[in-house]
Amino acid sequence: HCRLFASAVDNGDAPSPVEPSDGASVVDVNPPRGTRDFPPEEMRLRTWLFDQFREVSRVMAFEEVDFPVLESEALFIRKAGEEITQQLYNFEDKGGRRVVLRPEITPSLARLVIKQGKSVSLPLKWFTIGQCWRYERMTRGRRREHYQWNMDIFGMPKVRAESELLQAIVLLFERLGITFSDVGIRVSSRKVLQAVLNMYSIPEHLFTEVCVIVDKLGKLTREEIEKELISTGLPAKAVQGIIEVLSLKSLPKLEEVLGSDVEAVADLKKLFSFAEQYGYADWICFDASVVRGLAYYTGIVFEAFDRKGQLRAICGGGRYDKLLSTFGSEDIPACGFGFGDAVIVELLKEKGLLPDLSRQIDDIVFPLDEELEGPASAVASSLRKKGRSADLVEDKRLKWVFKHAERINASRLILVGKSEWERGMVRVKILSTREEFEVKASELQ
Ligand SMILES: Nc1ccc(Br)nc1
Repeated sequence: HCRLFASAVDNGDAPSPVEPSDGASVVDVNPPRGTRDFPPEEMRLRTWLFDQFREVSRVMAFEEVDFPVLESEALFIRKAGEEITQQLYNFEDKGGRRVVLRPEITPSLARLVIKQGKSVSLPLKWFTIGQCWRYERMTRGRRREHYQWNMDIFGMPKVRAESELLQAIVLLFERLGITFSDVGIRVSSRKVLQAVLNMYSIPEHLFTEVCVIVDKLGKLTREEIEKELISTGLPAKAVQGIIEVLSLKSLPKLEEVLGSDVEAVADLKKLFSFAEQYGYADWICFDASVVRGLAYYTGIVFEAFDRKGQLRAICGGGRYDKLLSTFGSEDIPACGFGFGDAVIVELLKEKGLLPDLSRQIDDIVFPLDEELEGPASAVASSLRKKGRSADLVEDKRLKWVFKHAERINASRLILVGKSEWERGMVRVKILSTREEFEVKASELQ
């Protein structure tokens, strides 16, 4: 489950390197195609957003985990034709190993759960924020890397897991000031599609491939979808049946078509009833067309979208009860989502919800001349040991220092001057009130 990062310093077409006077060419100062730098302002936004991810993970009682960005290619070889596996950033390392820059996080989570084996008590609730990669021809000028927040629960077979993950997503949106009139979360279950395929006695092995095709609903025309479904060998009747059921947006209607005893209906009814109790029912809606594009989903799936329909999915996820057995291990029921930081930033910009993240420093320490540079070190050091951020500035004119203080929103200017220092004092200027007074250097707080 994954989504894209929008803002930061985009790496469009790299301008040609600057030609210095001596003719040698400067190295291309841009990062590799499809990747981004995070200069301070962009980094403050990213850090703020990741802090929101972390705070929601904390209140949901999830533990943080992490993995190498580099993984064995074997973890991502799947035959279902997903876009994510067709764009692997893969290569052979110097030891002849087939490796990838991971395109998603879930397989790494599964690998670690298998590795931990019996030593982990279930259910386990893990989260991580990690960079993911794809190698896409730059024709579409899209990024090759982005960050995503993943929350996953292993060992919780009932829809409690999905309802917990949906609360995490809603808590995140609410922390950012986004409301359910801005964003909705479409919820369905792959068991809906499974039930339809069973109605037409379609062989099990086509299920995953059909899911990956149907996930293109909304990106391809209905005719293109029908054509791709027919090409898998599905009879026309089954294709019609699938398209009809997947266009349902009412759970009672689904119950009419599939019957009440179908697992998909029971799961979804339970989830929507939990949603009332959690208090996020306004955020979610049933939409049978949601299948998500990853092969390993087996049950409930969901994705958040902007109600204006201008952006790509904000986040998405679902249940994947059979992923571990594809790695040769015993299955453990699992459920998770990926939340990228690209679309969400586009949405925050569009809603005017980006926070003010200008730089803020407590103190600027400035020696008024060279022989005071030593004492200024002592003053800055003692402030820092008390937890105050102190920017030690020297070799500048006072006029520049005042400008700098404004630029970095410093609270105080601590001037270390000869006559004051000889009396054990420093001069303090409160920059908001322009108030100015002397303080004993040893008592400066
Ligand atoms: N899976 C994936 C990885 C990286 C980007 Br950018 N988009 C999707």
